[in-house]
Amino acid sequence: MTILTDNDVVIAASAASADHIATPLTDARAQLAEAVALLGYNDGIHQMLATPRRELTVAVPLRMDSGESSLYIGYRVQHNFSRGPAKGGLRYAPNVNLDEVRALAMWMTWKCALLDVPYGGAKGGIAIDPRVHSTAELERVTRRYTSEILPIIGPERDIPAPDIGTDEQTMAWMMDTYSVSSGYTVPGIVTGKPIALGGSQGRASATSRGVTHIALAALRHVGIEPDGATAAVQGFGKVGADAARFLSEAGVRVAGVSDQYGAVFNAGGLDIAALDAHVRATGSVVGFAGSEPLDGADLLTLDVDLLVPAAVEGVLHESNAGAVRARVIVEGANGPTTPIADAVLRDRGILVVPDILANAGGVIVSYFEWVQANQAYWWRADEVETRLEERMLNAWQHVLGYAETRGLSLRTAATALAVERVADAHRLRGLYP
Ligand SMILES: NC(=O)C1=CN([C@@H]2O[C@H](COP(=O)(O)OP(=O)(O)OC[C@H]3O[C@@H](n4cnc5c(N)ncnc54)[C@H](OP(=O)(O)O)[C@@H]3O)[C@@H](O)[C@H]2O)C=CC1
Ligand SMILES: O=C(O)CCC(=O)C(=O)O
Repeated sequence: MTILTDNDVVIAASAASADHIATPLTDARAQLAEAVALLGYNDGIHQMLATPRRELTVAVPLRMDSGESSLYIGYRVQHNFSRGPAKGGLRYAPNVNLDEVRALAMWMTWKCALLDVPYGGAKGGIAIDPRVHSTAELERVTRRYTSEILPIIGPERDIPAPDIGTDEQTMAWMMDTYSVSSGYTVPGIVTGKPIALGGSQGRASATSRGVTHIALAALRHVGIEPDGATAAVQGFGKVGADAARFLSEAGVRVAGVSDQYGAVFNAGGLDIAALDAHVRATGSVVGFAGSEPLDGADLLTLDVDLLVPAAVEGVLHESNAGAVRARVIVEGANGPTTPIADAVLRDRGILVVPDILANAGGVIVSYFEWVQANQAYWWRADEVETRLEERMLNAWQHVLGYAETRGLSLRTAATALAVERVADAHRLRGLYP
């Protein structure tokens, strides 16, 4: 394989990318380049792994409640399906763009391979701010987007799930739109849907439970007893809020939490249930009575044992990595740490548990949901949670062992393990010699 000249440039550039031009895609490609070098793969394999198999950009017209119309751009990127159907979330945020979706799709491929769930990776998004639209507008935009990507999704092709700005209601609209076009109900088309429509027990909190299992194991690994340890959590959405809750139930003092509007701090530990009620009432963590205000950026450099970035990409970068004081970082978000920050944190002895391991609880229970929906046979919550914990902790041990034996960071170890599984699948299927 000697074509794809754009990718030659991309591969070369990724190795040398500086943080000031870093994007999620350059970050993802730099991580892949490091794994490929470690595994000794040639350029042909590298190019194949760096390149999405299929990408779709769609224009999504929306009739607003006011009667006016507007147009949004949506994407679905299927990075790889050598191990099974493509799988990954759907994001609604104003800054969604094709390169970001490409990166998120690539990370999904590695995540599914690392956790050995039988999927490839995909991601979708619409460049829209869900906070400024009514429920009716969000329903219309979701249904239209689903119709536009219909030719490339399906329970055996590509299975969406929630991500930033979307939720189980979004998945219910997607499932209905797909089912109407099929002429019968297809619960396996999405995961993260409401339990009443064939969703799984435990999916809504699965990513946060997984993050917590890994965080407790990582703290113990560096010699910190979780009961009484301190933490900061960036993002108080589907992942961050439950992660803060589970950590605090495990005895961790969650001293700081942030969202897009700001951060709150209480050295003795925030009352997460009360904070949750405050957010439901006001829409933000800001102004929570049991706390003092904090600048959102300062949350990342709080003097805590554990930092859980659970919001967006690239928040730990060249300019703030040197100021991070946490001993352990567990990535609830996808891509929160740039490669340069990763190197700085590693040199400073800060343990970073990478996204493709730390936040894999969501896709694990999505897989359980898909299996249950396809069999029309439902598991109890305790069965889901036990199987989730077992998979997360097995993967933690596996990555840790691989990293320690070879003197690698957890990210390089996790990416190499995942990339090897995907490359092996290609090889076995005969896609390259
Ligand atoms: N949902 C899932 O199952 C999974 C999600 N992830 C990843 O986890 C991350 C969060 O996703 P999810 O919780 O689902 O998304 P949500 O939309 O539910 O929540 C996102 C949260 O991040 C906050 N936020 C956004 N930008 C910033 C910022 N710059 N600083 C501080 N907070 C910010 C939002 O604030 P506000 O409330 O003010 O908008 C919100 O609290 C993403 O990276 C996602 O890809 C990974 C695996 C699975
Ligand atoms: O549950 C899923 O299928 C995917 C969740 C997701 O988007 C992610 O893990 O980043």
